[in-house]
Amino acid sequence: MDVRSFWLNGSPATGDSELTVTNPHDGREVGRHSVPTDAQVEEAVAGAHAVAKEAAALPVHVRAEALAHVSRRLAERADEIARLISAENGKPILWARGEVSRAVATFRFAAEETRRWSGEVQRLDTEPAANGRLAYVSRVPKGPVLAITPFNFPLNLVAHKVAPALAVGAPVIVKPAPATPLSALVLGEILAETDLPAGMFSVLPLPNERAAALVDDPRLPVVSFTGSAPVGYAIADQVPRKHVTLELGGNAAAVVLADADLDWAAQRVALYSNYQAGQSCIAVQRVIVEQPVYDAFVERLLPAVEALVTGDPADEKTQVGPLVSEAAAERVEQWVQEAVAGGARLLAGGTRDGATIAPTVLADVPQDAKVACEEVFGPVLILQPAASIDEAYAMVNDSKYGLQAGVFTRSLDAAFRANRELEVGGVIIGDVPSYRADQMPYGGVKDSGIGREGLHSAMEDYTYEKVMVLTGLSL
Ligand SMILES: NC(=O)c1ccc[n+]([C@@H]2O[C@H](COP(=O)([O-])OP(=O)(O)OC[C@H]3O[C@@H](n4cnc5c(N)ncnc54)[C@H](O)[C@@H]3O)[C@@H](O)[C@H]2O)c1
Repeated sequence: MDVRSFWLNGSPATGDSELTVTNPHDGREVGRHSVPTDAQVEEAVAGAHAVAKEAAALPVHVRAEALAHVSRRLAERADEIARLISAENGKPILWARGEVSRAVATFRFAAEETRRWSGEVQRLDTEPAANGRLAYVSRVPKGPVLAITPFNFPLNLVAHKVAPALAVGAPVIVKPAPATPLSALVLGEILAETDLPAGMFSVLPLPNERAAALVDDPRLPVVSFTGSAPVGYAIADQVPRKHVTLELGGNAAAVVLADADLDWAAQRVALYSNYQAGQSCIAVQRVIVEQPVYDAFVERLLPAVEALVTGDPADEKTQVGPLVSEAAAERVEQWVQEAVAGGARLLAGGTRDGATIAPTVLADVPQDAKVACEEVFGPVLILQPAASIDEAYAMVNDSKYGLQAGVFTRSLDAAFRANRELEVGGVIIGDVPSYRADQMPYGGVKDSGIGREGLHSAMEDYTYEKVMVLTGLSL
């Protein structure tokens, strides 16, 4: 099998070692890639630093056309890329196709947003002392962006950092997750087809322990990290003077109130507690159901969970595939067993076959069980009855995390109350917490992170406001 090059200052390059990527479903080799040497990492950082001024001054049409090109090419190569995502990640092809479509949209939004990205003019003559003065307020890139990304969306979460960086005219160095670097390398291939100057992007597939040097480097003033909370906060501690954005984990809750459409709620909770085998920061981990409809909800939920098709991720019918590795599945299995030993009742699943965990539902879970208070990142759902809406919302907030929450209700009042009271970055009314549109602001509170992504929010994040005051004008 060919060894894939990585991307160094916009060109393909090879180092002096290579790594193999395997399919978590069957252990088959998916591909091999070359690994940058320390000297090549230095070259990438120096290249990004050197091009930063030119990048910030790139005409809007150049940036917009490059982004539109990436969007078009991802769409043209959608089938091939979806198969690659599915193979390296173990994600069912159904979800992998969805991820590619989202990345197509993410780059398209960026191409549109960069055309709208303009300065603003403010009149300052609100006071007599400022007669004849005008401020031009623009946003300028803080500098090259270091994008560190997780394994669970190996394309679209890279897109969420690369697209806004290019849209504002900031060079970007991508450090993809070691388990799933190949999709990011294909994105590099497409970026290399554009007219962007050398140094605008590098994709460096490095193992974890070699990422710290990039984080430390003062020539990369922005670190945009998506991944687990312990790694994210360690990075923030490592470089307290840098601008660090953290998109971290969660144990997202869906609330089902007594007035909800129970058929819809049960279907959505069943699917989105198991999509990507639960390996999404906003997969439903806890479902909190108002007491009067608890039994009726469970009656609908369990058959919907049992009906999910588990198996080979390459099969178009598969809805639930393996976790990213057998070790990850063993950890989830152990957490489920610990909960059961502590008194939880297993209503579905609980079994493991290699890296695959059967869709699992637990009731009566002890409050301090890991499946209740940590991020499971597996296809495990816990059921919790609530005596009232107040108790339901308090249970959502009884978590160290706060990314998104879903509330199934038909009541506008309950919706606005949820928006006021829930300690999360996003409240999804009438659906699961797992909903994300790629242009909307996205991010968490508490241990779920700092800052926001979503095209416009990330563009703001990568830039600062700069004011130029013009004096002596006849306004
Ligand atoms: N909030 C969000 O937008 C969002 C989205 C997807 C995933 N996540 C979270 O990501 C996690 C799963 O992804 P993961 O297992 O790949 O996370 P991870 O924290 O293990 O790794 C994330 C990235 O950090 C790198 N890394 C690891 N150690 C590092 C270090 N010391 N210095 C610099 N970089 C280092 C990894 O190589 C990888 O690229 C989950 O917690 C999930 O909730 C959050």
